Amino acid sequence: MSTPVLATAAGREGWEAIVEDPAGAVIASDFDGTLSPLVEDPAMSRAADGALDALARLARSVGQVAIVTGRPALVATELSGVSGHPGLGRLVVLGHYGLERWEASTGAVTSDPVPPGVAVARERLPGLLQEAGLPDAFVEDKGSSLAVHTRRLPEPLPAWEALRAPLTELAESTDLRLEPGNLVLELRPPGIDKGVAMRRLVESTEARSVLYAGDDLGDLAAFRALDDLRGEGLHAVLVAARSGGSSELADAADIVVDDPAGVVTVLTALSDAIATR
Ligand SMILES: O=P(O)(O)OC[C@H]1O[C@H](O[C@H]2O[C@H](CO)[C@@H](O)[C@H](O)[C@H]2O)[C@H](O)[C@@H](O)[C@@H]1O
Repeated sequence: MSTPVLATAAGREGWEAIVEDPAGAVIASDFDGTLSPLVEDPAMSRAADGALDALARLARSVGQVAIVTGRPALVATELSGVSGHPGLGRLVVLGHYGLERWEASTGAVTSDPVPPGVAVARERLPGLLQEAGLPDAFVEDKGSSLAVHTRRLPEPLPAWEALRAPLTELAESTDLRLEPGNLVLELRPPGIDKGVAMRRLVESTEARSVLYAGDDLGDLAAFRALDDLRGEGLHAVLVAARSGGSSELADAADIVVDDPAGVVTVLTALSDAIATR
């Protein structure tokens, strides 16, 4: 498989660094919209065809493979099917934007503490949705965070826009953070995001290079952190899937693909390049 189009010199250097020194590389990907096609019901998300095999093939030679997601770690593990997948015995899943960590090698999850504001927000949310005239917005209660989805409402984008201000106020009054995403608004613990999660992962693995793939606003923090780390000598390749709808993410990427199938193509091309170096 041929090398994908790398739009930037930094991205080309990052790709070469991973190919030349795979043991020093971390390969990390978001789940929804990046490894799995977006669907109406969050419970129906599944890994795209070939995604797990592509990760498993990379896992044979790189230092670390990781999924970094807004989902609870165990939910992402279950929906993606990674647990027990051949070749993914050293995978880590960083859930809740890095609050949680699941290790395939042990099956154990560790988590930072969940702030009390989540329980307060949970109580106030139904009244807020009622007042906003959107009682049918779907609330995905993730335990450590709450995601309000508008995808299945009759007018998803206007509903998302109408809920943004009141949910921002709710987040502020409960000491939570509002995380806007693709037709979803999440109330989640502060102090952690995918940028912090990636910095921790780079430090703990002593990575010399990283490929990170994402599709949505929540992935911008990871892109920014990795771009900053380039200034400290890290090599990085930033991949954006356009189907997630974030033009900001695509503008910041070294490689832009259409959808999760395109991400699989990039991961496969990288393992081909490593195998033939
Ligand atoms: O960090 P991610 O792995 O991308 O997770 C972010 C949120 O993704 C999920 O919502 C998105 O995917 C759904 C299923 O395809 C879709 O219905 C929804 O509109 C998208 O926003 C998930 O439900 C959230 O909990 C995640 O935080």
